[in-house]
Amino acid sequence: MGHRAKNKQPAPEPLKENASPKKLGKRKADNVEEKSTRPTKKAKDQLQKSKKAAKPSQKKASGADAWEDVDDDIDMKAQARSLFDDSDGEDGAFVGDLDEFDVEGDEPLRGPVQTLDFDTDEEEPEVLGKTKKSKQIERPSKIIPTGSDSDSDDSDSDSDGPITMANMEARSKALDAAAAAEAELDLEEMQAAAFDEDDEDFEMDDDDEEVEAGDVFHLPSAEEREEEKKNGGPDVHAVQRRMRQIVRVLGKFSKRAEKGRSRSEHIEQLVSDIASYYGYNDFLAEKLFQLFPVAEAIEFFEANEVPRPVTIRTNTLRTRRRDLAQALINRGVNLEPIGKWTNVGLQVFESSVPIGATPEYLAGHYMLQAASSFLPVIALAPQPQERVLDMASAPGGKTTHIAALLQNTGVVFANDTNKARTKSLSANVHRLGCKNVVVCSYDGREFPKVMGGFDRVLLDAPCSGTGVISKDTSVKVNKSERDFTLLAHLQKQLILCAIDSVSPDSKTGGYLVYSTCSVTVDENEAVVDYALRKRPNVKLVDTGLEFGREGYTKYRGKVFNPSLNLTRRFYPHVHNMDGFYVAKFKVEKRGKKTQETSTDRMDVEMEDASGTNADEKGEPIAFNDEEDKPYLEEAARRRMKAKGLRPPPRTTVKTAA
Ligand SMILES: C[S@@+](CC[C@H](N)C(=O)[O-])C[C@H]1O[C@@H](n2cnc3c(N)ncnc32)[C@H](O)[C@@H]1O
Repeated sequence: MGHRAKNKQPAPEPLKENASPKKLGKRKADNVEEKSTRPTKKAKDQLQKSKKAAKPSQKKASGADAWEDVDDDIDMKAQARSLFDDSDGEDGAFVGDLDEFDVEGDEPLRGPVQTLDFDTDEEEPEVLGKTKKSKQIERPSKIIPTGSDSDSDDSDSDSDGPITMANMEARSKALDAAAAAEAELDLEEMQAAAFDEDDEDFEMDDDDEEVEAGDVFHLPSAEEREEEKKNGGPDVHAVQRRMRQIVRVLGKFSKRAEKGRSRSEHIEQLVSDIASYYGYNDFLAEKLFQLFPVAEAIEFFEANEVPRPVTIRTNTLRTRRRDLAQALINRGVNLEPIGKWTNVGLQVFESSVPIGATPEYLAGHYMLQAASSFLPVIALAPQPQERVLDMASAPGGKTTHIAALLQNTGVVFANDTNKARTKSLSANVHRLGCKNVVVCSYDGREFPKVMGGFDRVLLDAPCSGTGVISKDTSVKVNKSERDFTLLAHLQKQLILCAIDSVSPDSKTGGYLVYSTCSVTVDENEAVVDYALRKRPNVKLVDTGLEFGREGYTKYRGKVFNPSLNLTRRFYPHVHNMDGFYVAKFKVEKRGKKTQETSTDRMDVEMEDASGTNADEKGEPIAFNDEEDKPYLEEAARRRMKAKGLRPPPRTTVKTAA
């Protein structure tokens, strides 16, 4: 475990009244004797922006989406019976205005994709080094509470008193202010810790003065690193300092680097320090590091140390958002709408009751669900009366959202290969009152043989979970190159089956949404690009999500279909959401020509779970070109191993995509 990770506090407790979430920066300060210095000027600029960043405490989940799981042992009927005993009763005589919760369309969505709205006024934050962090930095409004309304009357913000509609706004603002102040402190510490010396460092970008010989950062040689290792590795301060110094050197390499040392040597040291500081295995640290410019990579790793906001999705089959908000406020829950981009989401700041066990929760009025999980369903935009397949659906956060958008009409086939997980899926389906859901348990690769002709398909694919590291830190150490290879292979198989399950004749739909809670290119753009190449009858279309970064069209020497820019990436450090990826396809009829083209390439079997061939519409689905060889070989080796045979040595080099 890395230095940074070692200092991490234990899993946050369930939300408690007035429980102020302890900040990582403070943990670091508490645990480590650090020189406290003022942040750099650019860091200060970021502090201004960070006033918008609140970090409510969050119940720790054991897995990427485990917080959507329910306790299967709960006696739902008994719970439901006692449900309204004290909720929504007369004592809920609210004075105040719930208009904020009563956005137009609080009813189940109909019609076209929702229009997303976000703060366009938001300045682009700058990287800690020289250049702008991103051309596409943007945050959905309100997912991060703003401190901008500080002109309000805070007199009602006494956090000891009961929350009423009258004082809710003031208290919410007071909390925002407190959170913003804490976030400011936190960011200050974070910046100070990681980049804690020389305010001038990041101000020197345009300064052409030669660096004094004595100031040149000395990159340890291989021998020195060996020696360092023998002595148990450098301490946390030294690692922090070195990371900061390397980021600075890389910002202006020709001026600042030690003579005779290469850029790649510096990067190698930085990645190694990141791995030890944040507690990643070297392979994953490098893989994630490569996704971003140097300074932004540090922000990504830092964001993974901080829990994301607790958010819930109103179940419009059972209630309206304003009514839910009212009921929860009555119970001492401090919340506000997530933002204009969703009319069903609420962000929970504080609660005097466990948010996963309120009567409203048990009655299915809401789902505890990460904000990022709303996105693929918004992109899918299911329409009433449609037939929808949710190919990998447990524990059902997205299934139940789809069911609600269908207004309990049509049908959702909620499939998951893992039978055990379908228990919590079924429990959620029942709890949320979804009457149009059929739960089934097939390997997704058996579709469309099992059933096809869907108006829309969601493939929320099994993935590495590199977008949800703040929830499941085990990802930091338990993912190897082999895992990524195998996952990408499975995702490629699943996406073709998902495409083939969509009816191109659908009058209202004909869409597939592919999503993952991972940020790696192998699991996202490479899979989507593969699908475009294998299925000439599909094309990418706009997701309808108006925030999120564009997907890569080129990455480390790989060139993808230019339409990959229509796909969307979401990041913890940019959007204060779990890392996520969303792509939307339109499936069209196969022309004679395209049929030939695709069948030409499909003369080899595709394994399904049982090792038999998938054969849809008489066409064998296959992987037979060069890029599939390693996968096929890997699969053959696995089969042999499963039979107790020793596989021959590999003949192909493993690739990650
Ligand atoms: C990211 S989770 C899905 C989360 C779910 N969509 C939700 O919103 O609650 C991926 C799911 O894929 C399932 N899975 C893994 N391999 C599969 C396969 N071959 N076919 C179908 N489902 C699979 C896993 O059991 C897991 O539940």
